[in-house]
Amino acid sequence: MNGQEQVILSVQDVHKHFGGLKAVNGVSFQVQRGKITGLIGPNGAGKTTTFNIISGFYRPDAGQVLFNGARIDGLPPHRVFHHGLCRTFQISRELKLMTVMENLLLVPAGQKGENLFASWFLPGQVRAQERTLRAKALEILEFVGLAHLQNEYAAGLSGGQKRLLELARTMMADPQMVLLDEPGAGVNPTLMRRIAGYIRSLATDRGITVLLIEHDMDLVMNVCDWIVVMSSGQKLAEGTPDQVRQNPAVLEAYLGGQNR
Ligand SMILES: Nc1ncnc2c1ncn2[C@@H]1O[C@H](COP(=O)(O)OP(=O)(O)OP(=O)(O)O)[C@@H](O)[C@H]1O
Repeated sequence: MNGQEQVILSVQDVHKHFGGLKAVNGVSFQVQRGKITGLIGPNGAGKTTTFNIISGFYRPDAGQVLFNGARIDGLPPHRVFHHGLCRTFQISRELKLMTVMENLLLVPAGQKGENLFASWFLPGQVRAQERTLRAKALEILEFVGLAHLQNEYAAGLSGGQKRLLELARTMMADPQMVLLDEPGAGVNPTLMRRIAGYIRSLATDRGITVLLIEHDMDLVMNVCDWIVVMSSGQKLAEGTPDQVRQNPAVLEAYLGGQNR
């Protein structure tokens, strides 16, 4: 592979303003295929806005986003999803009323069971597809350690288990790349270590590229191959965890943010 083939996502001089506020102000970075990249920075740095642009929830005012070399900026979220780029979502009120297994079975689009024609004329095929989906869901639940909770309602899960369910739902879509929004939020230290392991395994065992926003520096420094630091809507620095840790400008941005 040459250098360009290793780049799966390229964010190029992206801008997003809200009124007079430059939330993202000319940000560029690349994500390498199969690697774990962290997007960090103090509160209000523009990380979530950048995620929303990549995943199609916002159209950038200027700049481009390329996924596997194709423009995806301005595409609606479902089109970005079909390119193989998925983001985690908090489990909604409706999904909390369903079991863990049902949460996963809902993910794939266009199931034959939802098609009246197919369920009348091809019932065997529908049942076979359901079996395949259930087997896939169970394999994923085993991967994230939630298989024993498959028949529990999602509402009854702990904060950390909900994070794992969000990850599992994303995996049902067979993504090439996942955007994880604070996978460590509200998670106790033991579960945090497990989540770090799953994220690493996504990349190393399943070849899924990961871009994550995270405030927990231990998690970021432990799992990321590369870190992009944002501050006040701009890219402040990028590098390996060691390079970022030793960068005085990064420390200053965090301390400055705390003093505001
Ligand atoms: N929809 C919006 N309308 C107006 N301002 C917004 C909107 N979304 C974000 N902002 C502002 O843009 C700036 C960047 O916000 P953003 O949520 O992208 O930062 P962040 O780095 O994700 O912060 P945090 O770590 O606190 O989640 C902030 O000043 C925020 O108040």
